[in-house]
Amino acid sequence: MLLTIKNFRKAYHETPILTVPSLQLPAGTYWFRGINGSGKSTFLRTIAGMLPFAGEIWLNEQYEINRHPVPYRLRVNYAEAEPLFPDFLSAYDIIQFVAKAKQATRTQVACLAEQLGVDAYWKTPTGTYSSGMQKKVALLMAFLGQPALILLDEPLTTIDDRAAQILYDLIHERQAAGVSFGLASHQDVGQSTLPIDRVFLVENGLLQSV
Ligand SMILES: Nc1ncnc2c1ncn2[C@@H]1O[C@H](COP(=O)(O)OP(=O)(O)OP(=O)(O)O)[C@@H](O)[C@H]1O
Repeated sequence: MLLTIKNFRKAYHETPILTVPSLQLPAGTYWFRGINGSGKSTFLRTIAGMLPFAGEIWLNEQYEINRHPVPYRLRVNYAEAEPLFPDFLSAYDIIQFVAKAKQATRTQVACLAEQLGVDAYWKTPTGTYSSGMQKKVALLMAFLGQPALILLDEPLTTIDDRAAQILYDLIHERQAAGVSFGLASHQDVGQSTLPIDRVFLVENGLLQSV
């Protein structure tokens, strides 16, 4: 089982946002749909290990997010819907830092930067980037290392058609290598060429299988 969630409850300041009593997801690609404010980003961020919550989240029945924080985070990557970077740092510097944490090789960094066209501008400060340029940096970092699960929040917003095609190709390539994906999107990724194993609707504080 890729992901096992038990007694999951996420609240902000005692306001409950999402409850998942029990969920088992085998390796695969999952799409989380839902209206603005339904809790999609909160769910992905929590699985990515960025937010506190009540309950348990296991990866491969081996690593629990709070009990084994380092090996868990080494295997779960995440790209924000609207990434914000310290504006004085270059993408190159940020990518090097994340690459080290994710144990990515120089070759992998160089390949991804070239594929996504990030190497054309990555030495300049991120404060000078358009939103699409920032988004491509976040997407690049989600592919670093050897993740078992890649979480992409609104992966298609602000990127152009060419970058979207490159992203699809990258996802296909990793799917073929056994990597699982969690995608949150308003856009109809279900109608795209991406194979989606299961769709969930995030609604009324619950995850419903569609
Ligand atoms: N840091 C926070 N503090 C308090 N409440 C928050 C915080 N972040 C999100 N929320 C609330 O949690 C709920 C879920 O927000 P979330 O961003 O997860 O939704 P979403 O489904 O990703 O929305 P969108 O499609 O607009 O990105 C919303 O009601 C939001 O107001």
